[in-house]
Amino acid sequence: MSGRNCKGPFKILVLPGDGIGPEITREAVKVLKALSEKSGITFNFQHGLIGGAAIDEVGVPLPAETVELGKKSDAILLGAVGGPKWDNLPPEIRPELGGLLKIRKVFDLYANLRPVMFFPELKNASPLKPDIIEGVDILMVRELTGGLYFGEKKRITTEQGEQAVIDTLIYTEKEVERVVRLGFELAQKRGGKLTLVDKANVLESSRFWREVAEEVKKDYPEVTLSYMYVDNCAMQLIRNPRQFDVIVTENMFGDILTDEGSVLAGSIGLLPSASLNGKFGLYEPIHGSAPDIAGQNKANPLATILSAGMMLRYSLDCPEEALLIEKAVKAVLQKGYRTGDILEPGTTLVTCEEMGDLVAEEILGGVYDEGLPL
Ligand SMILES: NC(=O)C1=CN([C@@H]2O[C@H](COP(=O)(O)OP(=O)(O)OC[C@H]3O[C@@H](n4cnc5c(N)ncnc54)[C@H](O)[C@@H]3O)[C@@H](O)[C@H]2O)C=CC1
Ligand SMILES: CC(C)CC(=O)C(=O)O
Ligand SMILES: [Mg+2]
Repeated sequence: MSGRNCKGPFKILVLPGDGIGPEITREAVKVLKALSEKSGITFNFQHGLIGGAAIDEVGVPLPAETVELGKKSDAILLGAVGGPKWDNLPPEIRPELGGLLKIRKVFDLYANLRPVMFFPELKNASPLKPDIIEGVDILMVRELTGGLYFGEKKRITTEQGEQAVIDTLIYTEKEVERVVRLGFELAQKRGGKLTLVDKANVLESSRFWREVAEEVKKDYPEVTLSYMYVDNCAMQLIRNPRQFDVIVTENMFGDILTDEGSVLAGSIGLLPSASLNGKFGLYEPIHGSAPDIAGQNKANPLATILSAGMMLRYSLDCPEEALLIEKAVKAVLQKGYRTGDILEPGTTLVTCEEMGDLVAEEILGGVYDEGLPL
């Protein structure tokens, strides 16, 4: 059943983090264990600390030990970080900046792939009309280690004695080139359309992205490159999303547009991501730690389970096993099981844990053996 290199043992570093993080990563690990039982791939899971959980345990949001474990791993699976408990700490030692952004920087995970897909089983779960979301298949490529989130931040006093703040948006040519090139590579393998989303009517950084894109484009004559301002894109995404194939954009725009994109799928609890530097990757749902539902066993674990699928595809050379996870998720949805965020009349409410059990059972049950190219 396995691909050529897909045997293992694969070393997976699991970083549950905060809020719903431990609940959703538990279910993704459960699904990977079922896959191991089914297919014979072996995983060696190690757990590490990040975010508020790391602050509470050892005083820092990204312990050196976590980084060392990551360096010895084939891939990292992460839940989410942050929460009100840590919001008043100085920014650099908060879970988000000192934990999540730091691990992205340490491993130079510059390309964040966020697929935004239509789930036919959930076509009525989205507040958008089915005829708008049907067939949506967008790959958002978000630059992940530059831009506003990483530039210098400071507070100053103006000459008039007024308090002022500075966040710096800086991108080097290399940072732009590598992620734009990946956007072209992916567009070439998909529908051949790349949209660079920016704010080039006002931002110098966006004008620079366009200059770089025009150069890279010369290597991909078969890809159609177009440009769109981010404000228009935010509108087009929910008005006419099928026009998009691959979108490449800078860090903050990609962060915001992908949360919006989750409405096309039906819930933010559904969208996975891969943060890549070559083959090495960190895999996490696009959502946060959802403190409002943490500890209640009601989070949707499917985004994290599908992130484990992306890990199989992008870091572990196991595309068929990735497909098996995706088919199992689809089967569970077809049978009408739903967590609260995607519940509709006539469907069955399940807990986070039950959703993980159902996907694992589906994999073990082998219902999809015939339909899969295994
Ligand atoms: N990658 C990460 O670790 C991220 C961390 N954060 C952090 O998470 C904390 C909460 O941030 P919010 O802005 O509230 O964003 P959030 O994504 O955690 O939650 C937004 C809304 O979506 C719901 N939601 C999120 N994931 C869900 C799931 N799997 N199933 C069902 N419902 C789900 C939440 O209940 C909430 O109503 C903050 O501390 C923030 O900084 C936010 C985004 C990403
Ligand atoms: C800490 C934030 C930048 C995380 C986030 O919102 C994201 O990566 O989607
Ligand atoms: Mg976000």
